[in-house]
Amino acid sequence: MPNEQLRRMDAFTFPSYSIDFATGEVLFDYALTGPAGEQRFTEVITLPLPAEPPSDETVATLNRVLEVLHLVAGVSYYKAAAPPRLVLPAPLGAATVDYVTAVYTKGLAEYAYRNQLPHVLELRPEVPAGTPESPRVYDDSDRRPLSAVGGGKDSIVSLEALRRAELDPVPFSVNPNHVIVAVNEASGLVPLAARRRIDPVLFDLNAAGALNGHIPVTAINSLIAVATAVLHGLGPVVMSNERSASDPNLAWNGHEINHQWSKGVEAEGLLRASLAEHAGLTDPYFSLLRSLSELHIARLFAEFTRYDDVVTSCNQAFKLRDASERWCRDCPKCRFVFLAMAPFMPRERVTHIFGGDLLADESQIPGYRELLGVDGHKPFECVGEVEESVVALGLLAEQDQWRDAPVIQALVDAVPETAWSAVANSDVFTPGGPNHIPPTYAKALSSLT
Ligand SMILES: CC(=O)N[C@H]1[C@@H](OP(=O)(O)OP(=O)(O)OC[C@H]2O[C@@H](n3ccc(=O)[nH]c3=O)[C@H](O)[C@@H]2O)O[C@H](CO)[C@@H](O)[C@@H]1O[C@H](C)C(=O)N[C@@H](C)C(=O)N[C@@H](CCC(=O)O)C(=O)O
Ligand SMILES: Nc1ncnc2c1ncn2[C@@H]1O[C@H](COP(=O)(O)OP(=O)(O)OP(=O)(O)O)[C@@H](O)[C@H]1O
Repeated sequence: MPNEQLRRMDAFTFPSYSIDFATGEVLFDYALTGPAGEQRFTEVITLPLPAEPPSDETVATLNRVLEVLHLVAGVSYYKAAAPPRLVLPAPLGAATVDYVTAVYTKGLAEYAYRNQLPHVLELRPEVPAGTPESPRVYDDSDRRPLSAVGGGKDSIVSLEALRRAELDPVPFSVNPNHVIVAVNEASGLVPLAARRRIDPVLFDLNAAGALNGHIPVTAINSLIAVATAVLHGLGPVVMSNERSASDPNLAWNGHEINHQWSKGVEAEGLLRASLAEHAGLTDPYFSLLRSLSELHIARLFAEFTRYDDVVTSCNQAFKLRDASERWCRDCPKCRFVFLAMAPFMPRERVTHIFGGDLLADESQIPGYRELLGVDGHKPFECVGEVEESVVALGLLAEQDQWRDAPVIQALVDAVPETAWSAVANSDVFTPGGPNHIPPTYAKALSSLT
């Protein structure tokens, strides 16, 4: 479909969804509609099947979770045209309307900012009148947790905290790539995996110049994880989203723009409320690391050496096409994670993990200046706060192994006096901020910290 036609679409709709319990395949249908015609999409999500067929109650709860997932996974296709109308297929409760609204506005905020589409930030879904039937209440809080694994340091810390607390976690990933497979192997735990296939038509439209940009992928992965936990009779989904994920990158037109919005505590609270309201789930989802800074998590990660050959936090390794093997060593995330891990391990160890020494490479200096708040705004990536970077730099400048590294020397000179005094009493190693961690799990975390 030519781009001019896409630009004239005036509504995004959700025609149907279905699940096949023989294969675990869930089909989500979407449509962009307008005067010039219709563009349909089908996303396919394949859930891992349990050994025994699910009970009728489980199927009913699962369907409720899939109804929310159907709405949320639509963002990938909505963004190809950003029509003014978002037309939901069935009545919904207030908490679920709030969550869906936030996913399409705050979750797409970076996309709206980069494409200069302010109306996306004001989008309000059209919801058919009526009240959905109340769901059965389903309390799964005492079952084995499903622990989302993304292959990076954060989910490894959670997995190990749960294991030490004898909570017997089941690792879970969507479309595990070779990094995630290797991390799971290193853990020695038996994982579950779901598959997600974006409609290839979207890639054709992207190649032809359709609107494109960042989507709140953690919201989609989270709901696929909750659906898997329900289907397998497992307990809460444990995420590894850190404190700084809630902090915006910048403000635009009176709105906060946060690349990591769906990892933040607001998204977590809205999703929990929606799942309680629409699916009857009690305590189905939380982030174990919510109260910790990235720097604190990096310090905890340093205690575990069994993942050194496999851990990879670089997003380049997770692309659908042309992915890097492991760390690309030339992106904000690689720079930040290197800086965050370096104070807590021997130089040889961090160099081994990354396959190179980023603080010996002067071409990294401009990128580090951004992370330290000397130039530009916080990059649109999963990186910690400026404060965390300055604290890490200060720690490195005091260590014999790093003091003379060319990048450290240049950066210590570049950081203004005001920034050093601002971090003098930093709380980056003091857990804090709002969280939804249930008491049993809070204990698991405090035993680690
Ligand atoms: C790996 C990555 O960072 N991808 C982002 C990148 O996409 P790119 O085109 O370079 O490659 P692909 O990821 O292979 O995607 C190809 C196209 O597919 C579409 N798409 C992909 C996934 C999806 O769920 N829906 C989609 O529509 C999209 O059109 C792609 O062009 O740039 C894109 C545009 O800025 C980003 O949207 C891609 O981000 C992925 C969705 C992704 O998985 N990113 C995570 C690594 C990520 O950024 N995580 C954030 C958390 C953000 C959150 O709120 O969840 C983080 O770690 O901070
Ligand atoms: N493919 C995936 N399947 C399931 N969960 C995922 C996947 N990728 C990331 N996640 C989860 O989403 C959350 C955010 O991902 P993120 O990439 O920030 O974490 P990470 O990989 O554990 O650590 P790091 O920040 O070091 O990359 C984490 O809880 C992570 O476990």
